[in-house]
Amino acid sequence: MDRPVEPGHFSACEARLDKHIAGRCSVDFPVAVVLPAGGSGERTGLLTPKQFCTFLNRPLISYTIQTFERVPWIQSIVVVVAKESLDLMMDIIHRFHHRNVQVVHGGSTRHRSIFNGVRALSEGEGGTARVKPKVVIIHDAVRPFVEEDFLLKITMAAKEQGAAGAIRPLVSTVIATTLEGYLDHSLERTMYRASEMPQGFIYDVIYQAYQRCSESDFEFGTECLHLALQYCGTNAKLIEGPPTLWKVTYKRDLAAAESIVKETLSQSACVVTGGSAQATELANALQKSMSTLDMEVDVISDLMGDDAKSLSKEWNFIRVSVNSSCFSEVGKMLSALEEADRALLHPVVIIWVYLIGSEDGSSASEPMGGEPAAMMELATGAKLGNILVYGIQLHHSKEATLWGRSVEKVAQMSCALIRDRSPALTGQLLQA
Ligand SMILES: Nc1ccn([C@@H]2O[C@H](COP(=O)(O)OP(=O)(O)OP(=O)(O)O)[C@@H](O)[C@H]2O)c(=O)n1
Ligand SMILES: O=P(O)(O)OC[C@@H](O)[C@@H](O)[C@@H](O)CO
Repeated sequence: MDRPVEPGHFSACEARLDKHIAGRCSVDFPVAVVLPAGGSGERTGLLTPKQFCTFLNRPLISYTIQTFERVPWIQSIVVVVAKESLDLMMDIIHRFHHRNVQVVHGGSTRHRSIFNGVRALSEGEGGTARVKPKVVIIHDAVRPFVEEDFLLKITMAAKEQGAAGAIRPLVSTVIATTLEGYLDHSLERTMYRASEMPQGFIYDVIYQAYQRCSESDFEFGTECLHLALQYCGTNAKLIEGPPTLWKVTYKRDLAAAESIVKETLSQSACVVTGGSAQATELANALQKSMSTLDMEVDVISDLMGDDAKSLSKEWNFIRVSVNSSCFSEVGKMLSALEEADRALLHPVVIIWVYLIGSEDGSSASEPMGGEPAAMMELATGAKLGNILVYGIQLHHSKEATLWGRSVEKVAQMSCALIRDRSPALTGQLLQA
């Protein structure tokens, strides 16, 4: 019996690899990616193949493509889709401004799809030869959460060893069953790992492996690393990856993916005060209260000058107005976000906090005459551009405890609106 892998064995190898990679300033060879997306997603029980199922107004595959587009040392991306999905895929590339993406049609099995993608990297239009990559990364299109540093580890290991693959500890014990459906034996879990993605290969290794493999491999196989070993004698380097490498397989996984993206978008907010002392005082109180709710808040007077950088890095904005129910400030923020195309890939949240009354007891004329209708109209238009506009109205109180409670209520409502990003409440003027 082979010796079990000692706990920490892989992390020790990885530490050496980390050190090895740390010494490399950049990837100085061509790298391409093949994203197999030609499946039907039967296990989700949905009619739409899971890679095209949307959350937060975007299909799952677009999140995965974006992940690879952000990696500067990846030159090209090949997406492999079923023939009947070619038009849909081209539309997604257009709508979400994906670039450097080639679409090829898939096959009846995952291996056949992957081979079509690998082949496309060395065969240009009409079968003419094209410059092939040194390393090709293969990554299921339904695994949207992969980080650049792990891709680098896999790529460097593939270049050194010929092949490399992500692995994860098993979460369930693997058992062998008898033909009659009884337990035959269980495997020693510490000796096995789950094979995940991404995987990396020297291009010629995986290309030759696919050229040499059998029809049975194409029909029933699920492991590219096995093909490299079996047909090219290339033994893959195995690298333990983070838990985020999981694959969307069942319907629940789509909900989990949406929740993860929402959490990523809801870490911080930018409060814009317009510069008035009272709006700034409220903003600072909100900042303090929202920090207790794990929301990092930045307070600025306007999205101008250096502060304009928030437009390109923040997903959540709060605009404070004092005794002024006009929307011009919100309208200006909306225009700036639309001009920056900020909401192309993710929904942006704007919360208009409307403070009525002031320290000296004065108050605006009876507020909100026709404004709710104007608010709804502005929010309806914004939603078409993937910007979610909400309103919260609060009355100033000179009684400190009451005022504190109002501010806390606005902080809680703002965090909830940001974290939920529900289109259903846009245009509403909520009362704190
Ligand atoms: N003929 C196929 C089958 C699968 N895949 C892709 O391989 C990846 C992983 O496969 P899997 O999770 O099994 O996807 P499906 O085959 O679509 O799922 P199911 O088995 O539930 O139908 C997915 O991105 C899937 O689109 C592919 O490109 N071509
Ligand atoms: O088996 P499925 O078709 O669900 O998904 C493909 C997986 O097997 C594959 O992504 C990893 O096991 C790595 O090869």
